Amino acid sequence: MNITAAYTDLYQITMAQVYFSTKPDGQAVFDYYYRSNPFDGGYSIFAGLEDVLDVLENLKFSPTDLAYLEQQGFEKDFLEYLKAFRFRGSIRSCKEGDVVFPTRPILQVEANIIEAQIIETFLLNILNFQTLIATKASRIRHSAKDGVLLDMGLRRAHATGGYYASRAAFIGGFDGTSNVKAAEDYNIPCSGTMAHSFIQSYGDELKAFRDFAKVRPKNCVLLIDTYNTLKSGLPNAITVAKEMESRGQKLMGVRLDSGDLAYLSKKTRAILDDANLEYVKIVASNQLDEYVIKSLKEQGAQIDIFGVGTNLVTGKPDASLGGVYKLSEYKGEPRIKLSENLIKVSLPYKKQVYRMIDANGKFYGADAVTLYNEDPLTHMEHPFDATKRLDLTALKQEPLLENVMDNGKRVVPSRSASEIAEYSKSRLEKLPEEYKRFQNPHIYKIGLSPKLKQERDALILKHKA
Ligand SMILES: Nc1ncnc2c1ncn2[C@@H]1O[C@H](COP(=O)(O)OP(=O)(O)OP(=O)(O)O)[C@@H](O)[C@H]1O
Ligand SMILES: O=P(O)(O)OC[C@H]1O[C@H](OP(=O)(O)OP(=O)(O)O)[C@H](O)[C@@H]1O
Ligand SMILES: O=C(O)c1cccnc1
Repeated sequence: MNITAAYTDLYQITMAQVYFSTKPDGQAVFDYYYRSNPFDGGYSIFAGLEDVLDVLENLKFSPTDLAYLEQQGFEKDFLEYLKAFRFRGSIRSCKEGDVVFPTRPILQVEANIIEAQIIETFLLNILNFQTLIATKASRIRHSAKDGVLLDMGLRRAHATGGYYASRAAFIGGFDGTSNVKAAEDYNIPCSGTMAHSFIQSYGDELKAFRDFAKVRPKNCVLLIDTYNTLKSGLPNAITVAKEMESRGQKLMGVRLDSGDLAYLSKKTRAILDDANLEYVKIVASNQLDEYVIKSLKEQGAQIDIFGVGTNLVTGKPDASLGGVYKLSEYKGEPRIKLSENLIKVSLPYKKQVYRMIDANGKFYGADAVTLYNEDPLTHMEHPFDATKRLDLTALKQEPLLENVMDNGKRVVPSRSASEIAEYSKSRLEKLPEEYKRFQNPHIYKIGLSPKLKQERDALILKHKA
Protein backbone atom coordinates (compact mmCIF):
# COMPACT_ATOMS: atom_id res chain seq x y z
CA MET A 1 0.00 0.00 0.00
CA ASN A 2 1.27 3.48 -0.78
CA ILE A 3 1.77 5.13 2.60
CA THR A 4 3.36 8.58 2.76
CA ALA A 5 4.51 10.48 5.83
CA ALA A 6 1.18 12.35 5.95
CA TYR A 7 -0.40 9.07 7.08
CA THR A 8 -0.32 10.48 10.61
CA ASP A 9 -2.33 12.63 13.03
CA LEU A 10 -2.14 16.39 12.67
CA TYR A 11 -0.85 16.78 16.24
CA GLN A 12 2.34 14.93 15.32
CA ILE A 13 3.11 17.53 12.65
CA THR A 14 2.06 20.39 14.91
CA MET A 15 4.41 19.16 17.66
CA ALA A 16 7.09 18.61 15.03
CA GLN A 17 6.80 22.26 13.92
CA VAL A 18 7.31 23.37 17.54
CA TYR A 19 10.30 21.05 18.07
CA PHE A 20 11.73 22.30 14.79
CA SER A 21 11.42 25.93 15.92
CA THR A 22 12.60 25.47 19.50
CA LYS A 23 14.69 22.32 20.06
CA PRO A 24 15.15 20.34 16.87
CA ASP A 25 17.94 18.02 18.00
CA GLY A 26 16.49 15.87 20.85
CA GLN A 27 17.00 12.10 20.60
CA ALA A 28 14.04 10.18 21.98
CA VAL A 29 13.22 6.59 22.88
CA PHE A 30 9.61 5.40 22.58
CA ASP A 31 8.20 2.03 23.70
CA TYR A 32 5.41 0.18 21.88
CA TYR A 33 3.30 -2.06 24.11
CA TYR A 34 -0.33 -2.85 24.91
CA ARG A 35 -2.02 -3.10 28.28
CA SER A 36 -4.33 -6.10 28.06
CA ASN A 37 -4.71 -9.12 25.79
CA PRO A 38 -7.56 -9.02 23.30
CA PHE A 39 -10.47 -11.49 23.45
CA ASP A 40 -9.86 -12.01 27.22
CA GLY A 41 -7.09 -14.31 26.07
CA GLY A 42 -3.78 -15.25 27.65
CA TYR A 43 -1.37 -13.97 24.95
CA SER A 44 -1.08 -12.09 21.66
CA ILE A 45 0.76 -12.72 18.40
CA PHE A 46 2.92 -9.78 17.37
CA ALA A 47 2.38 -8.91 13.69
CA GLY A 48 2.99 -6.07 11.27
CA LEU A 49 6.72 -5.44 11.78
CA GLU A 50 7.79 -6.20 8.18
CA ASP A 51 5.21 -3.75 6.83
CA VAL A 52 6.40 -1.08 9.27
CA LEU A 53 10.06 -1.54 8.25
CA ASP A 54 9.20 -1.53 4.54
CA VAL A 55 7.31 1.74 4.88
CA LEU A 56 9.93 3.39 7.11
CA GLU A 57 12.76 2.75 4.68
CA ASN A 58 10.99 4.83 2.04
CA LEU A 59 8.87 7.23 4.05
CA LYS A 60 8.56 10.75 2.57
CA PHE A 61 6.07 13.58 2.35
CA SER A 62 4.79 13.71 -1.24
CA PRO A 63 4.55 17.02 -3.14
CA THR A 64 0.77 16.96 -2.64
CA ASP A 65 1.21 16.30 1.11
CA LEU A 66 3.49 19.33 1.30
CA ALA A 67 1.05 21.51 -0.65
CA TYR A 68 -1.73 20.46 1.71
CA LEU A 69 0.38 21.22 4.79
CA GLU A 70 1.21 24.62 3.35
CA GLN A 71 -2.52 25.30 3.09
CA GLN A 72 -2.80 24.27 6.75
CA GLY A 73 -0.51 27.16 7.63
CA PHE A 74 2.78 25.39 8.32
CA GLU A 75 5.79 27.67 7.88
CA LYS A 76 8.04 27.66 4.83
CA ASP A 77 11.27 26.66 6.61
CA PHE A 78 9.48 23.79 8.35
CA LEU A 79 7.97 22.67 5.03
CA GLU A 80 11.50 22.63 3.59
CA TYR A 81 12.49 20.37 6.50
CA LEU A 82 9.49 18.11 5.77
CA LYS A 83 10.45 17.99 2.10
CA ALA A 84 13.78 16.43 3.10
CA PHE A 85 12.20 14.32 5.87
CA ARG A 86 13.38 10.72 6.15
CA PHE A 87 13.26 8.32 9.08
CA ARG A 88 16.87 7.93 10.23
CA GLY A 89 16.30 6.31 13.59
CA SER A 90 16.83 2.81 14.93
CA ILE A 91 14.36 0.17 15.99
CA ARG A 92 14.72 -2.74 18.37
CA SER A 93 11.93 -5.22 18.27
CA CYS A 94 10.67 -8.65 19.16
CA LYS A 95 10.60 -10.98 16.20
CA GLU A 96 7.42 -10.72 14.20
CA GLY A 97 5.17 -13.70 14.95
CA ASP A 98 6.41 -14.04 18.52
CA VAL A 99 4.01 -14.65 21.38
CA VAL A 100 3.79 -11.42 23.41
CA PHE A 101 2.16 -10.23 26.61
CA PRO A 102 0.78 -7.01 28.09
CA THR A 103 2.70 -4.11 29.62
CA ARG A 104 6.21 -4.99 28.42
CA PRO A 105 7.91 -3.34 25.44
CA ILE A 106 7.43 -5.19 22.17
CA LEU A 107 9.34 -2.65 20.13
CA GLN A 108 11.43 0.47 20.83
CA VAL A 109 12.06 3.37 18.49
CA GLU A 110 15.15 5.50 19.05
CA ALA A 111 15.27 8.59 16.85
CA ASN A 112 15.17 12.33 16.67
CA ILE A 113 11.93 13.23 18.44
CA ILE A 114 10.42 14.83 15.33
CA GLU A 115 10.93 11.65 13.32
CA ALA A 116 9.80 9.43 16.17
CA GLN A 117 6.55 11.41 16.54
CA ILE A 118 5.74 11.58 12.86
CA ILE A 119 5.94 7.78 12.51
CA GLU A 120 3.95 7.04 15.69
CA THR A 121 0.46 7.00 14.22
CA PHE A 122 1.19 4.80 11.26
CA LEU A 123 3.29 2.42 13.39
CA LEU A 124 0.42 2.01 15.89
CA ASN A 125 -2.09 1.71 13.07
CA ILE A 126 -0.23 -1.19 11.47
CA LEU A 127 0.98 -3.02 14.58
CA ASN A 128 -2.25 -2.74 16.58
CA PHE A 129 -4.39 -4.01 13.74
CA GLN A 130 -2.19 -6.86 12.56
CA THR A 131 -1.47 -8.01 16.12
CA LEU A 132 -5.22 -8.07 16.86
CA ILE A 133 -6.02 -10.12 13.75
CA ALA A 134 -3.04 -12.48 14.07
CA THR A 135 -4.14 -13.16 17.65
CA LYS A 136 -7.73 -13.85 16.55
CA ALA A 137 -6.41 -16.14 13.82
CA SER A 138 -4.28 -18.07 16.28
CA ARG A 139 -7.32 -18.67 18.51
CA ILE A 140 -9.29 -19.91 15.51
CA ARG A 141 -6.33 -22.17 14.63
CA HIS A 142 -6.37 -23.50 18.21
CA SER A 143 -10.03 -24.56 17.81
CA ALA A 144 -9.67 -25.89 14.27
CA LYS A 145 -6.74 -28.10 15.29
CA ASP A 146 -5.36 -29.52 12.02
CA GLY A 147 -8.35 -28.43 9.89
CA VAL A 148 -7.59 -26.19 6.91
CA LEU A 149 -8.41 -22.51 7.51
CA LEU A 150 -9.26 -20.15 4.68
CA ASP A 151 -9.67 -16.38 5.15
CA MET A 152 -12.75 -15.13 3.26
CA GLY A 153 -13.08 -11.78 4.99
CA LEU A 154 -12.13 -9.05 2.54
CA ARG A 155 -15.73 -8.08 1.74
CA ARG A 156 -16.57 -7.69 5.42
CA ALA A 157 -13.35 -6.00 6.49
CA HIS A 158 -13.03 -2.40 7.55
CA ALA A 159 -12.19 -1.17 4.06
CA THR A 160 -8.54 -1.59 3.09
CA GLY A 161 -7.80 -3.14 6.49
CA GLY A 162 -8.79 -6.38 4.77
CA TYR A 163 -5.45 -6.31 2.96
CA TYR A 164 -3.45 -6.41 6.17
CA ALA A 165 -5.98 -8.71 7.84
CA SER A 166 -5.25 -11.44 5.30
CA ARG A 167 -1.52 -11.20 6.00
CA ALA A 168 -2.03 -11.19 9.77
CA ALA A 169 -4.43 -14.14 9.55
CA PHE A 170 -1.77 -16.12 7.70
CA ILE A 171 0.83 -15.28 10.35
CA GLY A 172 -1.62 -16.35 13.06
CA GLY A 173 -2.10 -19.79 11.50
CA PHE A 174 -4.48 -19.58 8.52
CA ASP A 175 -3.55 -21.68 5.49
CA GLY A 176 -4.73 -19.38 2.75
CA THR A 177 -6.90 -16.50 1.67
CA SER A 178 -9.48 -15.64 -0.98
CA ASN A 179 -7.93 -12.13 -1.12
CA VAL A 180 -6.05 -12.02 -4.42
CA LYS A 181 -4.09 -8.81 -3.83
CA ALA A 182 -2.83 -9.85 -0.39
CA ALA A 183 -2.00 -13.33 -1.71
CA GLU A 184 -0.06 -11.82 -4.61
CA ASP A 185 1.86 -9.27 -2.53
CA TYR A 186 2.63 -11.51 0.46
CA ASN A 187 2.93 -14.83 -1.34
CA ILE A 188 0.07 -16.43 0.60
CA PRO A 189 -1.71 -19.47 -0.90
CA CYS A 190 -4.85 -18.23 -2.66
CA SER A 191 -8.01 -20.27 -3.06
CA GLY A 192 -11.76 -20.10 -3.26
CA THR A 193 -15.00 -21.73 -4.27
CA MET A 194 -18.07 -20.15 -5.94
CA ALA A 195 -20.89 -17.75 -4.97
CA HIS A 196 -24.63 -18.32 -4.75
CA SER A 197 -25.06 -15.80 -7.57
CA PHE A 198 -23.31 -18.21 -9.95
CA ILE A 199 -25.89 -20.93 -9.33
CA GLN A 200 -28.75 -18.41 -9.23
CA SER A 201 -27.70 -17.02 -12.63
CA TYR A 202 -28.22 -20.46 -14.20
CA GLY A 203 -31.45 -21.22 -12.36
CA ASP A 204 -30.47 -24.83 -13.00
CA GLU A 205 -28.07 -25.96 -10.24
CA LEU A 206 -26.84 -29.07 -12.07
CA LYS A 207 -25.99 -27.11 -15.22
CA ALA A 208 -24.18 -24.51 -13.11
CA PHE A 209 -22.07 -27.21 -11.41
CA ARG A 210 -21.37 -28.91 -14.76
CA ASP A 211 -20.13 -25.76 -16.47
CA PHE A 212 -18.00 -24.79 -13.49
CA ALA A 213 -16.39 -28.22 -13.28
CA LYS A 214 -15.74 -28.30 -17.03
CA VAL A 215 -14.11 -24.88 -17.20
CA ARG A 216 -12.33 -24.94 -13.81
CA PRO A 217 -11.84 -28.61 -12.85
CA LYS A 218 -8.75 -27.94 -10.75
CA ASN A 219 -9.49 -27.47 -7.02
CA CYS A 220 -13.18 -27.35 -7.88
CA VAL A 221 -15.49 -26.82 -4.88
CA LEU A 222 -19.27 -26.73 -5.45
CA LEU A 223 -21.53 -24.65 -3.18
CA ILE A 224 -24.42 -26.93 -2.33
CA ASP A 225 -26.83 -24.91 -0.16
CA THR A 226 -28.47 -22.55 -2.68
CA TYR A 227 -31.76 -24.47 -2.90
CA ASN A 228 -31.65 -27.53 -0.64
CA THR A 229 -28.39 -28.97 0.61
CA LEU A 230 -29.28 -32.65 0.97
CA LYS A 231 -32.06 -32.96 -1.60
CA SER A 232 -30.57 -30.92 -4.44
CA GLY A 233 -27.05 -29.52 -3.92
CA LEU A 234 -25.41 -32.72 -2.74
CA PRO A 235 -27.01 -35.10 -5.30
CA ASN A 236 -26.10 -32.66 -8.10
CA ALA A 237 -22.54 -32.41 -6.80
CA ILE A 238 -22.28 -36.21 -6.75
CA THR A 239 -23.50 -36.39 -10.36
CA VAL A 240 -20.81 -33.88 -11.38
CA ALA A 241 -18.14 -35.67 -9.32
CA LYS A 242 -18.89 -38.91 -11.18
CA GLU A 243 -18.77 -37.09 -14.54
CA MET A 244 -15.41 -35.64 -13.54
CA GLU A 245 -14.15 -39.14 -12.66
CA SER A 246 -15.10 -40.30 -16.16
CA ARG A 247 -12.82 -37.51 -17.49
CA GLY A 248 -10.01 -38.55 -15.16
CA GLN A 249 -10.62 -35.57 -12.84
CA LYS A 250 -11.49 -35.29 -9.18
CA LEU A 251 -13.96 -32.96 -7.50
CA MET A 252 -12.10 -31.30 -4.68
CA GLY A 253 -15.01 -30.46 -2.40
CA VAL A 254 -18.47 -29.22 -1.57
CA ARG A 255 -19.23 -26.13 0.53
CA LEU A 256 -21.93 -25.76 3.18
CA ASP A 257 -22.86 -22.16 3.96
CA SER A 258 -26.04 -22.35 6.06
CA GLY A 259 -28.05 -24.53 8.38
CA ASP A 260 -26.77 -26.84 11.11
CA LEU A 261 -23.18 -27.33 9.99
CA ALA A 262 -22.53 -30.28 12.31
CA TYR A 263 -25.62 -32.21 11.21
CA LEU A 264 -25.24 -31.35 7.52
CA SER A 265 -21.53 -32.12 7.41
CA LYS A 266 -22.03 -35.55 8.99
CA LYS A 267 -24.89 -36.38 6.60
CA THR A 268 -22.88 -35.06 3.64
CA ARG A 269 -19.83 -37.11 4.62
CA ALA A 270 -21.87 -40.30 4.91
CA ILE A 271 -23.61 -39.75 1.56
CA LEU A 272 -20.33 -38.90 -0.22
CA ASP A 273 -18.66 -41.97 1.30
CA ASP A 274 -21.57 -44.19 0.20
CA ALA A 275 -21.00 -42.86 -3.32
CA ASN A 276 -17.31 -43.83 -3.07
CA LEU A 277 -16.33 -40.18 -2.98
CA GLU A 278 -14.25 -40.36 0.21
CA TYR A 279 -11.73 -37.96 -1.32
CA VAL A 280 -14.27 -35.12 -1.73
CA LYS A 281 -13.64 -32.60 1.04
CA ILE A 282 -16.25 -30.69 3.02
CA VAL A 283 -15.84 -26.93 3.30
CA ALA A 284 -17.99 -24.97 5.76
CA SER A 285 -18.57 -21.25 6.16
CA ASN A 286 -21.13 -18.92 7.75
CA GLN A 287 -20.16 -16.59 10.56
CA LEU A 288 -17.58 -18.97 12.01
CA ASP A 289 -15.27 -18.01 14.86
CA GLU A 290 -13.15 -19.85 17.44
CA TYR A 291 -16.17 -20.70 19.60
CA VAL A 292 -18.40 -22.04 16.79
CA ILE A 293 -15.51 -24.08 15.38
CA LYS A 294 -14.74 -25.52 18.83
CA SER A 295 -18.38 -26.45 19.25
CA LEU A 296 -18.54 -28.00 15.76
CA LYS A 297 -15.49 -30.13 16.58
CA GLU A 298 -17.10 -31.25 19.85
CA GLN A 299 -20.24 -32.23 17.92
CA GLY A 300 -18.14 -34.44 15.65
CA ALA A 301 -18.73 -32.26 12.58
CA GLN A 302 -17.05 -33.68 9.46
CA ILE A 303 -15.53 -30.46 8.16
CA ASP A 304 -12.14 -30.46 6.46
CA ILE A 305 -11.89 -26.79 5.54
CA PHE A 306 -13.27 -23.81 7.46
CA GLY A 307 -13.90 -20.54 5.59
CA VAL A 308 -13.85 -17.62 8.01
CA GLY A 309 -14.66 -14.01 7.20
CA THR A 310 -16.31 -11.36 9.34
CA ASN A 311 -15.30 -12.53 12.81
CA LEU A 312 -11.66 -12.92 11.77
CA VAL A 313 -10.95 -9.74 9.83
CA THR A 314 -12.87 -7.42 12.15
CA GLY A 315 -11.35 -8.98 15.27
CA LYS A 316 -14.86 -9.39 16.65
CA PRO A 317 -15.76 -8.72 19.46
CA ASP A 318 -12.72 -6.49 20.13
CA ALA A 319 -12.81 -3.32 18.08
CA SER A 320 -9.08 -2.65 18.49
CA LEU A 321 -5.88 -3.59 20.27
CA GLY A 322 -5.07 -0.66 22.55
CA GLY A 323 -1.33 -0.63 21.85
CA VAL A 324 0.41 2.59 22.88
CA TYR A 325 3.68 4.42 22.15
CA LYS A 326 5.20 6.08 25.18
CA LEU A 327 8.26 8.27 25.60
CA SER A 328 10.76 6.52 27.87
CA GLU A 329 13.94 8.56 27.35
CA TYR A 330 14.75 12.03 26.00
CA LYS A 331 18.31 13.28 25.41
CA GLY A 332 19.59 10.36 27.50
CA GLU A 333 17.35 11.26 30.46
CA PRO A 334 14.60 8.91 31.69
CA ARG A 335 10.97 9.89 31.11
CA ILE A 336 7.84 8.53 32.77
CA LYS A 337 4.08 8.97 32.44
CA LEU A 338 2.28 8.77 35.77
CA SER A 339 -1.28 7.61 36.31
CA GLU A 340 -3.62 6.86 39.21
CA ASN A 341 -4.10 3.56 37.45
CA LEU A 342 -0.86 1.68 38.22
CA ILE A 343 -0.97 -0.41 35.06
CA LYS A 344 -0.81 2.83 33.05
CA VAL A 345 2.46 4.05 34.65
CA SER A 346 5.06 3.80 31.88
CA LEU A 347 8.60 2.39 32.20
CA PRO A 348 11.57 4.77 31.77
CA TYR A 349 14.82 4.20 29.85
CA LYS A 350 16.01 2.08 26.96
CA LYS A 351 15.22 -1.50 27.87
CA GLN A 352 15.60 -5.19 27.11
CA VAL A 353 13.06 -7.94 27.72
CA TYR A 354 14.04 -11.50 28.68
CA ARG A 355 11.83 -14.55 28.27
CA MET A 356 12.26 -17.26 30.85
CA ILE A 357 12.70 -20.74 29.40
CA ASP A 358 12.38 -23.87 31.52
CA ALA A 359 14.52 -27.02 31.42
CA ASN A 360 12.28 -28.54 28.70
CA GLY A 361 12.74 -25.54 26.42
CA LYS A 362 9.13 -24.38 27.05
CA PHE A 363 8.13 -20.88 28.11
CA TYR A 364 8.18 -20.83 31.89
CA GLY A 365 5.46 -18.15 32.05
CA ALA A 366 7.47 -15.03 32.82
CA ASP A 367 9.14 -12.15 30.94
CA ALA A 368 11.49 -9.77 32.76
CA VAL A 369 11.97 -6.15 31.68
CA THR A 370 15.45 -4.80 32.41
CA LEU A 371 17.58 -1.77 31.66
CA TYR A 372 19.24 -2.13 28.27
CA ASN A 373 22.64 -3.47 29.26
CA GLU A 374 22.03 -5.28 32.51
CA ASP A 375 23.79 -8.46 33.66
CA PRO A 376 21.68 -11.63 33.78
CA LEU A 377 19.12 -11.48 36.57
CA THR A 378 18.96 -13.69 39.63
CA HIS A 379 15.38 -12.65 40.27
CA MET A 380 12.65 -10.33 38.96
CA GLU A 381 10.26 -8.22 40.97
CA HIS A 382 6.53 -7.66 40.65
CA PRO A 383 6.00 -4.20 39.10
CA PHE A 384 3.98 -2.93 42.08
CA ASP A 385 3.70 -5.57 44.81
CA ALA A 386 6.85 -5.44 46.96
CA THR A 387 6.07 -8.84 48.49
CA LYS A 388 6.28 -10.66 45.15
CA ARG A 389 9.48 -11.72 43.42
CA LEU A 390 10.48 -14.65 41.24
CA ASP A 391 13.76 -16.55 41.51
CA LEU A 392 15.22 -16.93 38.01
CA THR A 393 18.40 -18.85 38.75
CA ALA A 394 17.16 -22.16 37.31
CA LEU A 395 15.81 -20.61 34.11
CA LYS A 396 17.39 -19.79 30.77
CA GLN A 397 16.93 -16.11 29.87
CA GLU A 398 16.33 -15.32 26.24
CA PRO A 399 16.65 -11.66 25.08
CA LEU A 400 13.68 -10.67 22.92
CA LEU A 401 14.43 -7.20 21.55
CA GLU A 402 16.91 -7.20 18.67
CA ASN A 403 18.18 -4.42 16.42
CA VAL A 404 16.14 -4.47 13.25
CA MET A 405 16.81 -0.98 11.89
CA ASP A 406 19.71 1.44 12.24
CA ASN A 407 19.90 4.89 10.72
CA GLY A 408 16.64 4.24 8.85
CA LYS A 409 17.90 1.06 7.16
CA ARG A 410 17.07 -2.53 7.96
CA VAL A 411 19.89 -4.44 9.60
CA VAL A 412 18.14 -7.82 9.44
CA PRO A 413 17.02 -9.55 6.23
CA SER A 414 13.32 -9.22 5.49
CA ARG A 415 11.25 -12.31 6.27
CA SER A 416 8.44 -13.70 4.16
CA ALA A 417 4.95 -14.13 5.59
CA SER A 418 5.46 -17.92 5.54
CA GLU A 419 8.73 -17.74 7.48
CA ILE A 420 6.98 -15.56 10.05
CA ALA A 421 4.00 -17.92 10.22
CA GLU A 422 6.33 -20.90 10.77
CA TYR A 423 8.19 -19.02 13.48
CA SER A 424 4.94 -18.04 15.17
CA LYS A 425 3.78 -21.64 15.20
CA SER A 426 7.04 -22.81 16.75
CA ARG A 427 6.82 -20.14 19.46
CA LEU A 428 3.19 -20.89 20.27
CA GLU A 429 4.10 -24.56 20.68
CA LYS A 430 6.40 -23.51 23.52
CA LEU A 431 3.59 -21.72 25.36
CA PRO A 432 1.94 -24.09 27.87
CA GLU A 433 -1.72 -24.94 27.20
CA GLU A 434 -3.06 -23.15 30.28
CA TYR A 435 -2.26 -19.77 28.65
CA LYS A 436 -4.20 -20.74 25.53
CA ARG A 437 -7.58 -21.67 26.97
CA PHE A 438 -10.39 -19.27 26.14
CA GLN A 439 -11.84 -18.93 29.64
CA ASN A 440 -9.80 -17.49 32.49
CA PRO A 441 -6.42 -18.31 30.98
CA HIS A 442 -3.40 -18.47 33.25
CA ILE A 443 -1.85 -15.03 33.75
CA TYR A 444 1.64 -14.70 32.33
CA LYS A 445 3.99 -12.90 34.73
CA ILE A 446 5.72 -9.67 33.73
CA GLY A 447 8.43 -8.61 36.16
CA LEU A 448 11.02 -5.85 36.40
CA SER A 449 14.70 -6.08 37.17
CA PRO A 450 15.47 -4.67 40.62
CA LYS A 451 17.48 -1.85 38.98
CA LEU A 452 14.70 -0.83 36.59
CA LYS A 453 12.17 -0.92 39.39
CA GLN A 454 14.40 1.22 41.58
CA GLU A 455 14.91 3.78 38.78
CA ARG A 456 11.21 3.87 38.00
CA ASP A 457 10.22 4.32 41.65
CA ALA A 458 12.77 7.10 42.09
CA LEU A 459 11.26 8.91 39.10
CA ILE A 460 7.72 8.42 40.44
CA LEU A 461 8.81 9.97 43.76
CA LYS A 462 10.60 12.83 42.00
CA HIS A 463 7.50 13.74 39.98
CA LYS A 464 5.14 13.34 42.93
CA ALA A 465 7.34 15.70 44.91
N1 LIG B 1 -24.03 -27.25 14.73
C1 LIG B 1 -23.77 -26.00 15.02
N2 LIG B 1 -23.36 -25.69 16.26
C2 LIG B 1 -23.09 -24.42 16.59
N3 LIG B 1 -23.21 -23.39 15.77
C3 LIG B 1 -23.60 -23.64 14.50
C4 LIG B 1 -23.89 -24.94 14.08
N4 LIG B 1 -24.28 -24.88 12.79
C5 LIG B 1 -24.21 -23.59 12.42
N5 LIG B 1 -23.79 -22.83 13.44
C6 LIG B 1 -23.59 -21.37 13.47
O1 LIG B 1 -24.83 -20.78 13.83
C7 LIG B 1 -25.02 -19.56 13.14
C8 LIG B 1 -26.28 -19.71 12.29
O2 LIG B 1 -26.50 -18.57 11.56
P1 LIG B 1 -27.91 -18.16 10.94
O3 LIG B 1 -28.90 -17.93 12.01
O4 LIG B 1 -27.63 -17.05 10.00
O5 LIG B 1 -28.42 -19.48 10.20
P2 LIG B 1 -28.32 -19.87 8.70
O6 LIG B 1 -28.66 -21.29 8.65
O7 LIG B 1 -27.01 -19.52 8.17
O8 LIG B 1 -29.39 -19.01 7.98
P3 LIG B 1 -29.27 -18.35 6.52
O9 LIG B 1 -29.90 -19.33 5.59
O10 LIG B 1 -30.04 -17.08 6.67
O11 LIG B 1 -27.84 -18.08 6.17
C9 LIG B 1 -23.75 -19.33 12.32
O12 LIG B 1 -22.82 -18.56 13.05
C10 LIG B 1 -23.22 -20.74 12.14
O13 LIG B 1 -21.81 -20.80 11.93
O1 LIG C 1 -19.76 -15.50 7.15
P1 LIG C 1 -18.38 -15.00 7.08
O2 LIG C 1 -17.51 -15.62 8.14
O3 LIG C 1 -18.29 -13.51 7.03
O4 LIG C 1 -17.70 -15.62 5.72
C1 LIG C 1 -17.81 -15.08 4.46
C2 LIG C 1 -19.20 -15.21 3.89
O5 LIG C 1 -19.18 -14.47 2.70
C3 LIG C 1 -19.89 -15.16 1.72
O6 LIG C 1 -21.24 -14.85 1.82
P2 LIG C 1 -21.97 -13.78 0.90
O7 LIG C 1 -23.40 -13.85 1.29
O8 LIG C 1 -21.31 -12.45 0.99
O9 LIG C 1 -21.75 -14.27 -0.58
P3 LIG C 1 -22.21 -15.62 -1.28
O10 LIG C 1 -23.47 -15.33 -2.00
O11 LIG C 1 -21.10 -15.95 -2.18
O12 LIG C 1 -22.40 -16.66 -0.24
C4 LIG C 1 -19.62 -16.61 2.05
O13 LIG C 1 -20.57 -17.45 1.48
C5 LIG C 1 -19.60 -16.64 3.54
O14 LIG C 1 -20.87 -16.96 4.05
O1 LIG D 1 -14.23 -18.55 -2.20
C1 LIG D 1 -15.23 -18.49 -1.50
O2 LIG D 1 -15.97 -19.45 -1.29
C2 LIG D 1 -15.57 -17.20 -0.81
C3 LIG D 1 -14.77 -16.12 -0.89
C4 LIG D 1 -15.11 -14.95 -0.24
C5 LIG D 1 -16.25 -14.90 0.48
N1 LIG D 1 -17.05 -15.97 0.55
C6 LIG D 1 -16.72 -17.11 -0.08
